[in-house]
Amino acid sequence: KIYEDVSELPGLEYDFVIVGAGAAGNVLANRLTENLNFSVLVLEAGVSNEGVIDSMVPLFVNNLLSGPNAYEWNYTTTPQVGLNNRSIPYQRAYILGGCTSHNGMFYTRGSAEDYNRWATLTGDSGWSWDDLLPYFFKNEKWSPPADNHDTSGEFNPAVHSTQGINSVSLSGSRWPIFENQVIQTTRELPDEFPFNLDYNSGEPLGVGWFQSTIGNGTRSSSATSYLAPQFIQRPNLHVLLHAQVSKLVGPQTAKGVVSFEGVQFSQGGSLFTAKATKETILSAGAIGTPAILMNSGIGDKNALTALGISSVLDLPSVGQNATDQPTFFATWAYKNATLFNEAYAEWNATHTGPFTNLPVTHIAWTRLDADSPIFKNVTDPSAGPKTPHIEIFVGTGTGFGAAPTGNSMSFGMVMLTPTSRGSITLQSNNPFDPPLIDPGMLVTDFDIFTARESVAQAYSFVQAPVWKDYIIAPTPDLSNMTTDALDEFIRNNAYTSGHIVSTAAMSAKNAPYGVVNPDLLVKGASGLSIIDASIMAATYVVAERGADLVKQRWT
Ligand SMILES: Cc1cc2nc3c(=O)[nH]c(=O)nc-3n(C[C@H](O)[C@H](O)[C@H](O)COP(=O)(O)OP(=O)(O)OC[C@H]3O[C@@H](n4cnc5c(N)ncnc54)[C@H](O)[C@@H]3O)c2cc1C
Repeated sequence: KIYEDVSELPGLEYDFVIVGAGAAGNVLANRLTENLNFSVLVLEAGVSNEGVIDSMVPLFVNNLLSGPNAYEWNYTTTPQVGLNNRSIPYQRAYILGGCTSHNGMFYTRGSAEDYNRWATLTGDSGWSWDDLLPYFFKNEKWSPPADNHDTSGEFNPAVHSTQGINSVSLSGSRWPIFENQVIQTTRELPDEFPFNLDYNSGEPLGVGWFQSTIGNGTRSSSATSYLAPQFIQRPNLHVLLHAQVSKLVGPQTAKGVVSFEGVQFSQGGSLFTAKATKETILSAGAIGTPAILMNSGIGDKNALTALGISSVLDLPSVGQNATDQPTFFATWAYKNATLFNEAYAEWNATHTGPFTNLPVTHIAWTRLDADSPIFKNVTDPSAGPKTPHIEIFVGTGTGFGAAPTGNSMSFGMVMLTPTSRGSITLQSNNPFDPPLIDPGMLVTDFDIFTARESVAQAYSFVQAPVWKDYIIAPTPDLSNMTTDALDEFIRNNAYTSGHIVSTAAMSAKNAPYGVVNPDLLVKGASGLSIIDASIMAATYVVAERGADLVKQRWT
């Protein structure tokens, strides 16, 4: 059941207390309550997602992301050196479903090499691609697109599952001319941009049809899927909204291992304690989780002491290693037009038409040339030769989530393997003060080099002859700029893709760095685990496996 007020809860002691009802928290809530002997309380700071139309209509995503609003934590970064000292808005959802209720809905698994590297680094083969594939299948419910078009040749059914919980589909409306041009580009420039039937097969390189976490023309968030009516009615599942957790409570140290009783949270100006008899699970996301840890005295001892917070567990990696993927757009004037009002009327009537997805049709996953000059000084940060450095998502419209009203097309470039790192730190010992968010965007030579290369690749994509009669002009023209001018453009226009990860990173059991072990328990603590994007990316699948690890511990 979902509760708005703490007084409605059946009690304040549960087997598991989960902090945060986002991508990870809702997976855990669902999976742990499959065992009717487990009682679960989820504490979510944000508001209900019920009836929030901007979270339902896929094309309306930008309404939630483009300015301060009631569904946002409304964070701003510290001044970013790599972005010409701009402080940028840093979106984090303050709503049931967490960032799955406002994100771009791109369904992207990453490369098999990424997971296999995690398995090697952590010494746990359970994090390898082959071992995680069943968890991808538990998560994914491959669904027909909103327009029910024939999807043969647009994906590989062998690498998808129709049996999971979260809907994934191909785009539910067509941009026939534009789509043909993209596919024709893969024929005209097959070496640079080969067609890839399915970029979620573990081998993403190439150009493939866009896949989104959308079902029936509507966003599929962790709230709409994992907390769907058939799950939320379980008698052992309790989700409390408007409950902001400030810190862990009752630290006790025995034989060098710290344990906690549960968490303190605030609602309506009052403080409460929720006790966890088995495990407290932090799923507050890559910003919320390290903040709660540090407010509880878990983090760099010196930094916490300087703020007047008593150190409980000295884990200097907490809040460090923040990794985000910068993104920006290249746009062109293009012969294309769609009418906004008619398209919205169609969505309202039948959940079909252009509003059922972003105006993105395909994604090109590319690498830097192996003999790029940057590799003279920098070791390739990608996980291997089948792992992309760059994502170029191509579509009509003027950018991510923008209504396709105008005569334009845009390519979004994302730097997938940044070497820049930032941090999440506290500004005070008041747990209700927002943390200092420094995603460390574009501070390394490698990252700005990759950004320039992404522009070069985008422009070579539209050099394919098929675009000749359709592209009117680039707006602005990034191809004729000096390197300095292009760098200025990138630094003035790049922003966050929202993909911050690794602020409470997972590492091998005896590693001298990291925050959680491969079993997701916090190093040096008992009964405390972290299961969310703080430990690594691919949150749904991390949470699906995480739920099994927790269940194994307690059954
Ligand atoms: C703008 C944007 C676009 C994105 N686009 C995509 C995309 O297209 N595809 C993709 O795969 N990923 C995308 N992502 C990333 C993806 O949504 C996140 O990686 C994922 O949601 C992380 O899951 P999580 O469970 O770690 O955290 P979240 O989903 O952020 O959930 C954390 C929850 O914890 C709550 N919380 C935080 N602090 C507290 C506290 N102290 N007390 C109680 N509750 C708390 C929050 O309110 C939130 O509901 C995007 C993210 C953003 C921001």
